[in-house]
This record gives sequence, C-alpha cells and structure tokens, in this order.
Amino acid sequence: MLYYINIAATEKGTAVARSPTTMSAHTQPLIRATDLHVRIGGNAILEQINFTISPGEIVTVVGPNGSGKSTLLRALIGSIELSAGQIERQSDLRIGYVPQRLHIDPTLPLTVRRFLNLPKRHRASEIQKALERAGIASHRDVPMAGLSGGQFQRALMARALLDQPNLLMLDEASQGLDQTGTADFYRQVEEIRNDLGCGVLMVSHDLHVVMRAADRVVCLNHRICCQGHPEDVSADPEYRALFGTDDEEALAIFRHDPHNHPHGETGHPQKRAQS
Ligand SMILES: Nc1ncnc2c1ncn2[C@@H]1O[C@H](COP(=O)(O)OP(=O)(O)OP(=O)(O)O)[C@@H](O)[C@H]1O
Repeated sequence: MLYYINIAATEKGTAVARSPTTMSAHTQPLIRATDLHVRIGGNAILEQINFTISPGEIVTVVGPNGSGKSTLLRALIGSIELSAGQIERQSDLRIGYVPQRLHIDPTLPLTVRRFLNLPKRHRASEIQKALERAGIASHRDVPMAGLSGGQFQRALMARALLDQPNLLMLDEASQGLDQTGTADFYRQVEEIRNDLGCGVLMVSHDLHVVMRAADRVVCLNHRICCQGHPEDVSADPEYRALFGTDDEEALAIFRHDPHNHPHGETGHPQKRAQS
C-alpha cells in the first residue's frame, strides 16, 4: 500500500501534510513527486518537479553544479522543507542513502565493521552480506582510514544496504574514482539492483557511465529540462546546451541491455511542460 501526503505551502512557506489516502503498491512507483517546489533563502532551487521512480529502475540525475541535484534527493527523502508540491511514497519504502560527502577523522580507530554498526548495531551475518553486495567482503576489519577512495565509497554503500532498501540513493558516489573504478562501481550498483530488485536513484557527473548504466536520465537545471532513455536525452537540445555536443563517444559506447524488470517512464525524453 502507499500512503499519500499532500504538501502545500503555508504563509511561512512551511510544508504541511494533509489527507492521507492509500493506493495499490505493486502498480505504483516507489516515490512520486508532483509539482515540487523548493526555495532556500528566498532562491528558487527546484521548480515544478514532476518525478517518479519505480522498483528495479536505475535513474540518474545529471545537471550543472548548483542545479539542485542533491536538493532533489534530500527533498525526496523528506529531509528538506518543501515550498509546495506533493510527494507520495510507498508505505514500506526503505531508502538506503549514500551521501555526497562524509568526512571521518583519520585518527579515529574505526574499522569498517564498527562503522557499519553506527548508529545501530547489526548482526554479523547482515554486515557480511552487505559487504559482499558492496564488493568489499574481505575488508570488514580494515580501518576506515586505510581504505582507498573506491573502497571507502563501497563501505558507504554497504552501510546503505544494511536495512535491505527498496530504493538506493547515491549522491555522486563515484566521485574521485578513476575511469576503471567508476565503471566497476556502477557494475556493482547494477548487480545490487538485480539482486535486491530495488530502485536506484543516483546523481552523477560521469556522463559516459550514465549513458551505459541508467535506464532513465533526468536532466536537471532547477527544473527538469528533459528526461527519458539516455540515448534520447543525449540528443536533446536542452541537454546539449548544458553539456555540449562532444558526447559522440558516450553515444558510441552506449548499449542498452534489456533488463528483466519494469522500465517506468523510459522512452522518449519528456519535454518539460513548464516554461
Ligand atoms: N542549506 C542550504 N543553504 C543555502 N543554500 C543552499 C542550501 N542547500 C543548497 N543550497 C543552494 O542550492 C543550490 C543547489 O544546491 P545542490 O547542492 O542541490 O546542487 P547540486 O546540483 O547538487 O550541485 P553540485 O553538482 O555542485 O553538487 C546551490 O546554489 C546551493 O548553494
């Protein structure tokens, strides 16, 4: 079942929840955002966002620096106040979130296992399973400070996987990785999706990898400029205006293997209706 939260702007711009209703879970997306607006400090950061993500779907959000990508994820999670709009979330939605940044004091004697037991303890078997899924099964007792950049990102992902999420959110999780490391990381993400059947929503600047790894791309610049199948979005004039036209390599390496899962809104890019 889904619960339904109707969020509207109050005089002070505070979002309030109204009118809970229910809907059938299996035919519905994990999250649906309708006409979402977020203002921060008087600035419009997100405007007229209409977005869904379905179980098993890998959706990547691309956009220039400061275009509102992280804000969109935080809004969908519910950690940021909406100015207006409506969010519906599946009632048993479990989000695993890998933040853009996490600084851990390198002098702390913190092993991967202890890190995964924060803030709450998990069974050893659960920790081992999460580490296996994240591809660092043998690193359980390694100090966090001793991990490479890629291993650190995988440790963050393992922590996000501990509660068996049905929606995994990754905010630039492959930053700092070289090309091979990035490709390996996204392969791991795809395996996790296949294994858990979860939806995956990621923010990425790795446009070439996005073209290979995503079922759907959302091009964001405070508003959704276009969204759809990666190959179609690559050809969209608004995407090209933001990212240039030098993406022939991305188009050349793009291969979309049909997956045995629903594709939600994949198809031709949906041009934004708003101006
Ligand atoms: N807590 C906040 N206080 C003030 N401004 C904020 C806050 N959070 C976000 N912003 C502003 O909102 C805009 C969008 O930020 P956001 O982090 O969502 O962008 P982004 O697309 O993820 O950027 P990047 O690609 O650089 O990570 C930026 O101008 C940022 O300064």
